Amino acid sequence: MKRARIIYNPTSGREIFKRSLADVLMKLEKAGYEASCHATTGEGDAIEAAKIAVEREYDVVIAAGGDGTINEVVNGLAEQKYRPKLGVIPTGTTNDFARALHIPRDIDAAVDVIIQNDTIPVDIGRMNDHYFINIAGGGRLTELTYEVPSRLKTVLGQLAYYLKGIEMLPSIRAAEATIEYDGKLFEGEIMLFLVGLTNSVGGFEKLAPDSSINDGLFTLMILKKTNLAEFIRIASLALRGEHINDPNLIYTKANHIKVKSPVKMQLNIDGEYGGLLPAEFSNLYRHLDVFVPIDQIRDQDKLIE
Ligand SMILES: Nc1ncnc2c1ncn2[C@@H]1O[C@H](COP(=O)(O)OP(=O)(O)OP(=O)(O)O)[C@@H](O)[C@H]1O
Repeated sequence: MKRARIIYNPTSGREIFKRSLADVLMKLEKAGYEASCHATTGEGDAIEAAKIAVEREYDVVIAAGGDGTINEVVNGLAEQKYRPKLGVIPTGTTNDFARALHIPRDIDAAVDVIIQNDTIPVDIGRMNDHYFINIAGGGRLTELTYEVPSRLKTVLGQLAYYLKGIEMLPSIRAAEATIEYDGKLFEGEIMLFLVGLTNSVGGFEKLAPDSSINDGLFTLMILKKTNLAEFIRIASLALRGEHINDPNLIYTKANHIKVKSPVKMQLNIDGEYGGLLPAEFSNLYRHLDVFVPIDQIRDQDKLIE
């Protein structure tokens, strides 16, 4: 019999998962799983819960929550020799990872994806000692994702990020940075840099329109120094995926990236605070097997078989 461990965040998004838990367990049992669950208690707890699931040799770990919870579960799995397959039930405010993999937001439908039993190997990012699933980066605006209070997200959802973004705009400053990527070098003043694995970030579904989830490459974006008006213009282009040819932006693919700066620059990793520069990024090629709706994925050119 296969065993599945659900690791869920009871506080994520609009706090809806708890009500469905009994149905989810029953559904998995009917599909032939022996299923059990762990409710996370706070920051970092999903990392430990995932490590325990590895020790206990579960076949499948199911992360139910937002990107923060999935990130923690992946951090618990990434360094292990034996890595259970990963299922995702997206119940957060932002569910970029699930969106990139076409995993439905409906709880029942997301469980169906796991039961259908199709997985694909997905790339995972490493920044210094931490792992990420969507995006990492640095620069003042990237602080936006963790400056939005969780209660505001519960009430307003995505809108909370936009409001905070507008509030932060006037305080964005350029900073000197040196970025090495696959043997190339950029030196100069930047507004921000982003290292993305998937195409979708915080509602910007076309931020990296050509990214593949399993090609072993990051999409690296470096936004050079601009004035505020230019910055807003490029951000609005980014909403439509039309920023990639803008002369203010370096948009490229890379497997290994090193960033440093003479000034203090904060890092962001999957929407959380990630320490300060310097940072070194590597792409772990096809590191985790994730349950996906395979037919929908196959129709996209993002999957390299
Ligand atoms: N019981 C808990 N109480 C408070 N916070 C928790 C608890 N369990 C986990 N957390 C924290 O909540 C963080 C965010 O959760 P998660 O990503 O699941 O949902 P979200 O905040 O609604 O969505 P998103 O991060 O996608 O915007 C996690 O990284 C974790 O540190």
